[in-house]
Amino acid sequence: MKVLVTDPIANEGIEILRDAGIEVEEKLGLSPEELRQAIKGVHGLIIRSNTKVTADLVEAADELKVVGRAGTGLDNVDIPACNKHGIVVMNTPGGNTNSAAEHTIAMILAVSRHIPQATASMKEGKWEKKKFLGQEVAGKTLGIIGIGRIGSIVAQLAQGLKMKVVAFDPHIRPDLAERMGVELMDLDGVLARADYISVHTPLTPETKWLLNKDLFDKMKDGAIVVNCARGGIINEEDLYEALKSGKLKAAALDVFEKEPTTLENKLLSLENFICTPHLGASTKEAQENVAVAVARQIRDYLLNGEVRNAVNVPSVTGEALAQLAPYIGLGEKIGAFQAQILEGPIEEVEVIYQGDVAELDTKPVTIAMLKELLAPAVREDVNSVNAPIIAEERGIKVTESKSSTAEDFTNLITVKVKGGSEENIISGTIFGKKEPRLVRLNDFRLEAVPEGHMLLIYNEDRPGVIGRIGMTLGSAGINIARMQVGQDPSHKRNVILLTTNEVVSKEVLDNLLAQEGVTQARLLEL
Ligand SMILES: NC(=O)C1=CN([C@@H]2O[C@H](COP(=O)(O)OP(=O)(O)OC[C@H]3O[C@@H](n4cnc5c(N)ncnc54)[C@H](O)[C@@H]3O)[C@@H](O)[C@H]2O)C=CC1
Ligand SMILES: O=C(O)C(=O)COP(=O)(O)O
Repeated sequence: MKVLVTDPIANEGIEILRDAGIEVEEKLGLSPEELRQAIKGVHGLIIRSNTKVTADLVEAADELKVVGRAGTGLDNVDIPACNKHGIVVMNTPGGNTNSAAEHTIAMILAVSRHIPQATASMKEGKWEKKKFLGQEVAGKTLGIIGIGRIGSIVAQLAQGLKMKVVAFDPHIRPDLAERMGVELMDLDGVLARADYISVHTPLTPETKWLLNKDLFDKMKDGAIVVNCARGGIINEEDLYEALKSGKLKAAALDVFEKEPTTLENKLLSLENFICTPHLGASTKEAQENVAVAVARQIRDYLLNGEVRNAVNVPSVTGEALAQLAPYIGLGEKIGAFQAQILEGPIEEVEVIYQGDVAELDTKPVTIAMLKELLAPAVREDVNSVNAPIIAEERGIKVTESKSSTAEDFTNLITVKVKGGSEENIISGTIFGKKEPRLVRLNDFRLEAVPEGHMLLIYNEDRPGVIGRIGMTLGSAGINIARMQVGQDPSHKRNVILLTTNEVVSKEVLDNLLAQEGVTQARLLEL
């Protein structure tokens, strides 16, 4: 396994990967073309905010399984492109929360007391005590937009500074905000009340230029704006005008629409504007946290298939994976079986979990089943990342249901697949700790081991037919390893599920179909 690191991360992370026997290549500051070359043959990519994981880069990656962001924001990663190629995208939420929140408070205080300007003035040999009259934050109102991990720590710290905190976040439960002592209100309410406005949302199509001229106009005269979240949430052109006109007293930015930012950015010419070059997460502690977290996550995914903090697949920890593994295996077998017996396009899939298995988080089982079910029908590689997306794109309705009872079994997984006029129902169970068995195929009750080369035969239920099937296979030199026969007395027919040691050729299959009493024969590979 090989991991490429294209933005600087703490050594502790690199060591974790190397100790696990993973080859690590550190190549910083690559051009897009160099990156396209460097990504070849690489299984994991570790980035921060500088590397852009574009559709073009993903296209060039031939072996890439996982992108790990040593940090939080994933706006520099084309997640739909990763989905399409089955690449898991992970970040390390929480590792830099404190640092980003502390930096925000540092900016609020620095902008209130003109610390950067006063430092610059003293370094020019001046003593401008009168010029740098500041304002206290105590008693002022801080309006937070996006009160998630960072926003809520900022709120706590600000309350420690005796600020009143109000917030706008359409996705947060009001009782959570209330417990933080934060008054949740609509955006206009926050804009009208706040002396300081600090944004802490991710950059998404919804938050792009969220703060623009219209919103600055709604703020109190002399409000102060802070952005330690992401460049692009604030429209910089509009911010420049609002600062220049005096509508806003000041602004402090850690992040910019274009990074690195140069002196071409007009904001840098303003006296009432202070900034840092995207330093929110740049502390020893945060960098160690995120490097260690991303390295462990990538190691555990590449070596054991454990998924943590992924944004495009459900998380499965080592412990859960151990519990789920037999069911994932069974789900895959049922999916593959269904795929091979269904004729026509899949329209609807229903997965029913009963008994013990219903108590687990079964999403990974449904996804594993779906992956095998879709594999023969779609051209592109189907995997756990893109299977649900492909199903959705194709208009396949997938539903899951659970019940605590499981007929005569301790656990039962039933998959119903509808397509055209057909519906097939297959159930399976895990015997003991990990022995998978198929126990139902439509109306037939079986107990079949789902593995290897199999033959599914429907035949008339009368003497001699099974014998002729055995003879046909035997004379072709094919050994029957296992055989299950189910009866359907109302239709006077049997279903036979055979496992053979050798692959059954098309010729032998035609021979079987020519036998008197054999109505259907189909090859299955499980
Ligand atoms: N300057 C720096 O170095 C750092 C910057 N960040 C940035 O901070 C962002 C937030 O990080 P966390 O707090 O960890 O994320 P989080 O996901 O815990 O919180 C984000 C909050 O924003 C809210 N939100 C989303 N859309 C919104 C909208 N349109 N209006 C109002 N609220 C909205 C969400 O409901 C959520 O509560 C990251 O996405 C990243 O871009 C993160 C770490 C360091
Ligand atoms: O974690 C985040 O979202 C950050 O913005 C930190 O960015 P960085 O890793 O310092 O480039």
